[in-house]
Amino acid sequence: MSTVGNSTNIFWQESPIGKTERQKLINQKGCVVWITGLSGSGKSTLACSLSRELYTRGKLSYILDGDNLRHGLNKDLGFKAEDRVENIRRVGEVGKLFADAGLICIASLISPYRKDRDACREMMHDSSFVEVYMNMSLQLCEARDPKGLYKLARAGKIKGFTGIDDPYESPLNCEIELKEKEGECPSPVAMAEELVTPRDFLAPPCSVSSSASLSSSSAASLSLSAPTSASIPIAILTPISFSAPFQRIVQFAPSLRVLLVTFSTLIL
Ligand SMILES: Nc1ncnc2c1ncn2[C@@H]1O[C@H](COP(=O)(O)OS(=O)(=O)O)[C@@H](OP(=O)(O)O)[C@H]1O
Ligand SMILES: Nc1ncnc2c1ncn2[C@@H]1O[C@H](COP(=O)(O)OP(=O)(O)O)[C@@H](O)[C@H]1O
Repeated sequence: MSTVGNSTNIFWQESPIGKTERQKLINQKGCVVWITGLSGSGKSTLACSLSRELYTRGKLSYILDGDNLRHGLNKDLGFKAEDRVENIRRVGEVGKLFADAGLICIASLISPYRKDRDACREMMHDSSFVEVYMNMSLQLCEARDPKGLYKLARAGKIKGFTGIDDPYESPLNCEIELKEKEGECPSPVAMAEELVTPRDFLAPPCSVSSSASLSSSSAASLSLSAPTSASIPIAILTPISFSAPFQRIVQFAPSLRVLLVTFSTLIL
């Protein structure tokens, strides 16, 4: 019997079927892919591309999109700091349940505060948390402004808008960083094309060759780092757990492959 938060006299009910059995049943590993970044940085677009590509490979994923969740589960929350904290906490908990069910849960939220994202990582006891940072400049996001929110924020009609008059704390130790280069990043179509390369995605880690070089021609640059170190370009640092599949994709250079192969190490 225990007390958790405001819940007193509660018990943990064990389930007869565990995560391992569920994963075996659907032939994939449950995990949380957490996409963070400014409004307009491309979080939802990436989440959709990834989900579609996983689907074509018979992998079950589910997107938890910040905007969408605020239509239901989180409709009682606004954008004050404490509401954002609760927003992220709830989505972290839901993501944990999805991952426990064996799904690849793609969470796409601004999630501006580092501490909250780190708390979500902590919730996942088996390290199945992949933080993806959409490192796009405020300039780029503001130029896109697909919902006209930056314009309203600049005009003072929206208060506390992330990046304008509310902070965004970039990750220090994320697994994956997608970065614009000279104001550009790969188009959604290019993203999708990169994601459909079966040899990379399906290659078993053991069959991977070792030579690699990172193309500098790609419009975006991607960094991959171990959670315990600062983000360093992948050509320089290859964490052991990612190294084999990573080296294979780096041969083929375009950056989004790195993203998918990282996921493949988690789910295949
Ligand atoms: N003040 C303020 N700041 C930032 N964003 C705002 C704000 N008000 C409304 N919106 C819209 O809400 C979407 C972000 O919701 P999230 O749940 O992802 O935000 S957070 O993680 O709790 O910060 C965000 O969606 P995206 O553009 O997809 O990021 C906006 O459309
Ligand atoms: N890789 C990309 N290249 C060009 N435009 C993009 C790219 N990713 C997203 N966009 C566009 O930028 C805008 C914001 O993307 P979105 O995915 O909605 O961002 P977020 O979910 O972070 O707010 C949309 O109009 C989308 O079509």
